Amino acid sequence: MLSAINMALSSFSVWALILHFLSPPLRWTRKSSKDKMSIFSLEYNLLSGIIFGSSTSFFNAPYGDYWEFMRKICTTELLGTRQMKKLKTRSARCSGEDNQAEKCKGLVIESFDLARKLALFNVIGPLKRIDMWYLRNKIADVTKRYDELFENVLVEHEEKAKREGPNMENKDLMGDSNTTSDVILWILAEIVNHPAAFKKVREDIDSVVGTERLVDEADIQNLPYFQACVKEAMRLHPANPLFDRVCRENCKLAGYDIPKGITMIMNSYSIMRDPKIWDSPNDFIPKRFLTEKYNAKEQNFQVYVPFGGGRRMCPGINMTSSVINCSVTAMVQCFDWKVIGGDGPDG
Ligand code: HEM
Repeated sequence: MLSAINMALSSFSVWALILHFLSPPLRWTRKSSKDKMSIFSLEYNLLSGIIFGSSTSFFNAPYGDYWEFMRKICTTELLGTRQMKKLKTRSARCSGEDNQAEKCKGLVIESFDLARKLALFNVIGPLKRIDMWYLRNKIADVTKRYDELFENVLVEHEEKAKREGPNMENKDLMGDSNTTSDVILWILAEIVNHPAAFKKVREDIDSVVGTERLVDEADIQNLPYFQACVKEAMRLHPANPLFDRVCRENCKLAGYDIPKGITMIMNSYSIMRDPKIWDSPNDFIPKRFLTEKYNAKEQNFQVYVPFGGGRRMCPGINMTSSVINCSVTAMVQCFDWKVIGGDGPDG
């Protein structure tokens, strides 16, 4: 089970164990590799409450009643199949009033910028102290503005429900982040830079869907090459290349003693470009995902991890896949693309 992790740890190229400034010391003792524990079963701690700053946010909530409750709400209600079906037939919006979409976009950009800074400060030991006085106010300010924005959206939603009854069209509460737009850009960039891939995706769409309508979510299952392009682009360009876990108890992982309290950071970028796992790891070769060997890899959450793995795996996967599929296919269907200054690697 841990062969990939073993490989990675032995070369130090994939997994990085990062010692928190205040964490107990880490012993790098290589022991037997009869480990039963997967990295994904460790405690979760998204770089110590970076985004939204507050310890009550779902992202950085430790395992326990609160996390379980929020996860259940997310997977069954907010991001569940029922909600997805509702959204599929409609275009969604943040909220029409008061420029909320722009505000939301600005806040997401600000919080990711703060996350980057805080992550850096966390990793470079002594700098962690700086975040105490430099970033704390900024985080509090962003958190407050998020709260105000979401409060307004919720109030609007409640008022609308009172006016229109409980069966109103529920299209106001859709959130997203720049991970989805980053992924869309990367898929498009890879396809456009590989004209042969672009041609194949366009031809497949034309034969499955025709030219009279846009691709619908139901068509995606009939577009295996397009799906392979999405998987391959997400392998090469994970939108969240680092995610972390805090060790809840002393344990052994891939032969290493990991003390309780240590934050372990997983580098999905390196895992998904590890030459020991992937052939020609840096090349865009969508058709690899049409083979049995690579299909098995895609199902293996130790090696194909664009959405993380284990209990804390991204619950937004269905929602985001739907947005990605419909956006990219529409851009392939409706526009001709050309790379300025070249025909791309396989042109
Ligand atoms: C392409 C887009 C996205 C990518 C690449 C992505 C990736 C990830 C990754 C790598 C994690 C960490 C998983 C782990 O620690 O094992 C995560 C967590 C999470 N994602 Fe996403 N995500 C995306 C879109 C979304 C969307 C659209 C939503 C919600 C609308 C969402 C909600 C969440 C939540 C709530 C968590 C925390 C889950 C928990 O702590 O239990 N994500 N995501």
